[in-house]
Amino acid sequence: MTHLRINPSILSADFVNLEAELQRISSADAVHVDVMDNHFVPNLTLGLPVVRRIQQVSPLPLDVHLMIEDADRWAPQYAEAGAASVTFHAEAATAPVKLARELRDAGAKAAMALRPATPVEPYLDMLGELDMLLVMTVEPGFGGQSFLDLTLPKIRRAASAIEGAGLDLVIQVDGGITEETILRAAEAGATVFVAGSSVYGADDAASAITALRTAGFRDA
Ligand SMILES: O=C(CO)[C@H](O)[C@H](O)COP(=O)(O)O
Ligand SMILES: [Co+2]
Repeated sequence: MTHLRINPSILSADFVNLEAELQRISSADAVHVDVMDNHFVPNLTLGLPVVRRIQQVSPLPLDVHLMIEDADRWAPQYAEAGAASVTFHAEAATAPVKLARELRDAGAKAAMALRPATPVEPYLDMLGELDMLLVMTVEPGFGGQSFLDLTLPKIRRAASAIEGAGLDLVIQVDGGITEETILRAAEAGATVFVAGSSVYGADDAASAITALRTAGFRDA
């Protein structure tokens, strides 16, 4: 039975009370931290100093999702800050293989994200350099958007390429993950699920995490 990993996104948390907001999700697998620079996406969140502080107080490993330009320059610093995994966007990296190696050398899991319209095919040969592939299931930039079913064939193609090549990287999905959508993404091959509004928007975040795991379960 595959363990479904649920990584709540603090994009939907109360940024003034982040330490308490981290405690609310202590039953999750990791905390997803969305870094946005207002260039790669039209939104601005937080950067290295805040991530370093979250790293100090978080009971969970950090899953950092960089939605920033010039990923080659900045991503290694998030690995050095102690993030368990660092995800850069394929569209924002000029040398993704070199970058993935630098992230691993710095002690982090290396992950690469694809926007909904970015195909996976040009990257199939480099999947072995990665620990995780993030298939964005909404246009990056904002929480609370609806899951894009048009991304499901890409998840299936990536899963089949990973299985065919005998690789052990996992597929993460991010955006619009709810009790209604998680099973579709799981059936397509995702095993790591980012959920912002559906966890932090619930009165009881721990119950929302459990409900997602239950809804995404399939007898594989
Ligand atoms: O990367 C992101 C947006 O770019 C967020 O991680 C994502 O949107 C999570 O929010 P929600 O679950 O509400 O869609
Ligand atoms: Co994200």
